[in-house]
Amino acid sequence: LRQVAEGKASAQAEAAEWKRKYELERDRNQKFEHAEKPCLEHQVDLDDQRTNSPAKQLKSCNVANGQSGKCCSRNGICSHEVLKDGTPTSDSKIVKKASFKLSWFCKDDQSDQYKHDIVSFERGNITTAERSSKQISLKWQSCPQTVLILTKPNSVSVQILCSEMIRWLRQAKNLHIYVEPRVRVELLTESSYFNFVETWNDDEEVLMLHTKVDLVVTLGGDGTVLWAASVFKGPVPPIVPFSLGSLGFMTPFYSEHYKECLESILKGPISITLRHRLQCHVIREAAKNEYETEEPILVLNEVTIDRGISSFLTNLECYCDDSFVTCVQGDGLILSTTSGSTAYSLAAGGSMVHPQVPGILFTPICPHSLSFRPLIFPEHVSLRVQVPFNSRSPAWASFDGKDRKQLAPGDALVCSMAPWPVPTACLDDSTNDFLRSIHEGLHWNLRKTQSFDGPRET
Ligand SMILES: NC(=O)c1ccc[n+]([C@@H]2O[C@H](COP(=O)([O-])OP(=O)(O)OC[C@H]3O[C@@H](n4cnc5c(N)ncnc54)[C@H](O)[C@@H]3O)[C@@H](O)[C@H]2O)c1
Ligand SMILES: Nc1ncnc2c1ncn2[C@@H]1O[C@H](COP(=O)(O)OP(=O)(O)OP(=O)(O)O)[C@@H](O)[C@H]1O
Repeated sequence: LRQVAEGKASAQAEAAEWKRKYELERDRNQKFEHAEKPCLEHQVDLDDQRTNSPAKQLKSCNVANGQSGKCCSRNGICSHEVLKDGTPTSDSKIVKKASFKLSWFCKDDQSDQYKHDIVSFERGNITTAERSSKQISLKWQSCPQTVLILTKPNSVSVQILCSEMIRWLRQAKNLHIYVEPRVRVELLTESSYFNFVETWNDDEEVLMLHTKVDLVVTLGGDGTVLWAASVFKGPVPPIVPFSLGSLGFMTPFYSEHYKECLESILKGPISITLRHRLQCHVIREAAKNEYETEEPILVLNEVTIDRGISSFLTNLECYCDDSFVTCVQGDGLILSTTSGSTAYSLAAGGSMVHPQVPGILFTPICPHSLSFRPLIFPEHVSLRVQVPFNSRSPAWASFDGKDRKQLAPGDALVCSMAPWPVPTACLDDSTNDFLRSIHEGLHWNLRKTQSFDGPRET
C-alpha cells in the first residue's frame, strides 16, 4: 500500500512537472509557428475571459488561440495561462484581474536563433542556449486593480504602515484591497473608513484568491514572505515584499519609500525573481489505501527532517528517483530550494545559491561522519526520505520552519520541484538583489583590505 501511495505521489508530481514543461515548450514553439501578431491584439479577449461567463471565456480563449489551444505569448508566459485554473466566481464579474506578460532576456540576445533550443547539435558540437540565468520581466497588459496586503502580526509599526498604505492605495489609485480577517478587524477598530476593505471567510475562498488578486504586498520580514507563499497552494500572484524585519533576504523594498515603489510597480515593467518551491508529500506506512496520501505541502525555503525532541541519532534512508543516495545519521536533513539556501541550509553548512538557479539542496544537519558534504540535485529529480523500520525513534518533518509532522518508522517524505513558483518583485534585478542581501544581511566575505605598503614579489 505504501508503494502504491508513493507511486501516486510521485506520479502527481511528475504530471505537474510535465505540464509545466509542456507549457514552457509550447511558448517556445510559438515563436516559430506564429505570425508576427502583436500580443496586445488579443488583450480584449483576455480581459473578457475574466469578466464573462465560462462559455464566453472558452469562446474568447479559442479565438485568441486560433482554436488550437495556443497561448498569445510568443516569448514568455502570459498571466492567463499561469492563473487560468479555478472557476470564476461571482466577484470576478465585478473586478477584472489584470493580465500581464512575463518575458526573459539573455545577455547575448543577438544569438536569437539558438535561444529557444535547450540543447542543439551544431556540426557535432553540443551547445546549450536555454540557461537559468535570465532576468525575468513582468509587463502589465491591463492595469492591476486588486491588491492583497499581508502583514506580520503584533507589530505596531506594521499596523500603522498598513492602514496608511491602504488609504493611499484607495484614494490615489482607487484599488480594491484584500487583507486577512485579523487585519480587517484591526482596521475597523481603528476607523469605520476601512469598511471597503475585503477579506475571506473560509479556506475555500483562500483557494480562489489567486483568481482575484493582481498583486500581493507583504509588510514584515522573510517570515512574512514565507507566510504569503503558504497562502497560495497553487499559482501565486507577484509579491512585493517591504522590509519591516531585522534581516530581509527576500524583502528588498524600503517601507519609507512605499509610494514611489508602488507607483513604479503598478506601472511596470517589474524585474521578477521566480523563486522555485518544493512540493512535499508525507507517505504514511499505515495508509490503508492510496487515497490516504496527505495533501501536499509547498515550501519556499525548505523541508527539514530532524530528530525533534528525541535524543537519539536520526536515521534516514535517502533515495533520488530510484537510486539510493545515502543514509543520514545525525541530527537530520534539510531539503532546500535555492531561495532557502541562505536560511537554515546555510547555517548547516550548505552553499549559497542564486535563487534563480533551479535545484534542490541536500544538506545534512550535524552528520556523525567526517565525509558528508552537502549536495545539490538538479530540479527534475524526486527525492524520498524514509524512516527505516529499524529506526530507534521517529523523525519530524517541518515545512518552512512550521507545521511539524511526525514520521514514524516506515513513513516517508517525497519531495520534488513544484510547478508553481513564487514571483517576487526585485528592487533592482535578481542578481543585484541577491548580492545586496548577502553583503548587507550576512556581511559576506567582509575583510579589511590588505595595505599597499609591505613586502612585494620581485
Ligand atoms: N539555524 C538556523 O539558521 C535556523 C533554524 C530554524 C529555522 N531557520 C529558518 O527560519 C525559516 C523560517 O523563518 P521565519 O521568519 O518564519 O522564522 P524566524 O522568525 O525564526 O526567523 C528565522 C530567520 O531566518 C531568516 N530567513 C528566513 N528565510 C530566509 C531566507 N530565505 N534567506 C535568508 N534568511 C532567511 C529570517 O529573516 C529570520 O531572521 C525557516 O524556513 C528556516 O530556514 C533557520
Ligand atoms: N500574516 C501572518 N500571519 C501569521 N503569522 C505570520 C504572518 N506574517 C508573518 N508571520 C509569522 O511571524 C513570524 C515573524 O515574521 P517575520 O520573519 O516577517 O518578522 P521578523 O521576525 O520581525 O523578521 P526578521 O526575522 O527579519 O527579524 C514568522 O514566523 C512568520 O511566519
